[in-house]
Amino acid sequence: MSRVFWVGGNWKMNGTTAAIKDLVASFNTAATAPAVEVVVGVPYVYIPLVADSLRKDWAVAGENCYVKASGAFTGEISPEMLKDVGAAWVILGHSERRNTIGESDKFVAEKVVKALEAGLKVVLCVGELLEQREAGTTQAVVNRQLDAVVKAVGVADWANIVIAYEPVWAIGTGKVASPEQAQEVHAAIREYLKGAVSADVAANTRITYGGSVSAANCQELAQKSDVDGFLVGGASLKPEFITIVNAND
Ligand SMILES: O=C(CO)COP(=O)(O)O
Repeated sequence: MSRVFWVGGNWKMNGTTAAIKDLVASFNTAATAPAVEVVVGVPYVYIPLVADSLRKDWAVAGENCYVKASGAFTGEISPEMLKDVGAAWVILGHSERRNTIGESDKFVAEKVVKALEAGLKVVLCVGELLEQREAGTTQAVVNRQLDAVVKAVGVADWANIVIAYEPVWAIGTGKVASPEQAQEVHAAIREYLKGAVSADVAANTRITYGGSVSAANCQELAQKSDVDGFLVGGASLKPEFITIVNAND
């Protein structure tokens, strides 16, 4: 088992050309641990700028994509286009896409298939709402979200997928999951993968945590055996992101 620690930033719908240039410049000169894979999720329109200027040991992700390569789909962006402008990854199934935009498990799964076919790597986000946690259905919800992808992707290609467990109640709220809460769900996701895909995929898939990750809480979370990294929102727009990138050092 060798799961390289993985840290993603998700800038969401934030940034200006000037602010992004400053942020990238600060990331480019920062010292980072050798054994960490770093990916930065960037709004579509800034991907070329970031892909051109970001340090080459980090990669760029789109924050969404559509399920077709091209055609009459006004306002959509294809996985092929993301690749063309320098993204190597795409974030799919983020709770803001599922819950604010209304994307279904099936649609997310279709996106995962198309993105992988186009040669992108995928950050697959899953996670429960507060009322689902309180109702004791966290694992059922997460398994249902994963089921759709397993059904669509099958057993191949899991080397190109990183899972991000992001409890919706922890996103942007300052209410981080405790290391024990994160570990419990991550271990259950690994167990799920063992049964639904294979023991190999379960052992090798990175399962990262997202939801109010900060410089203050990242080290404790990183110590848990099934926490293989982070997907970071707000703190990924600040120099603090570097502390999180180095959380496992
Ligand atoms: O949604 C997230 C990352 O995808 C988490 O956002 P915050 O880190 O701002 O809570």
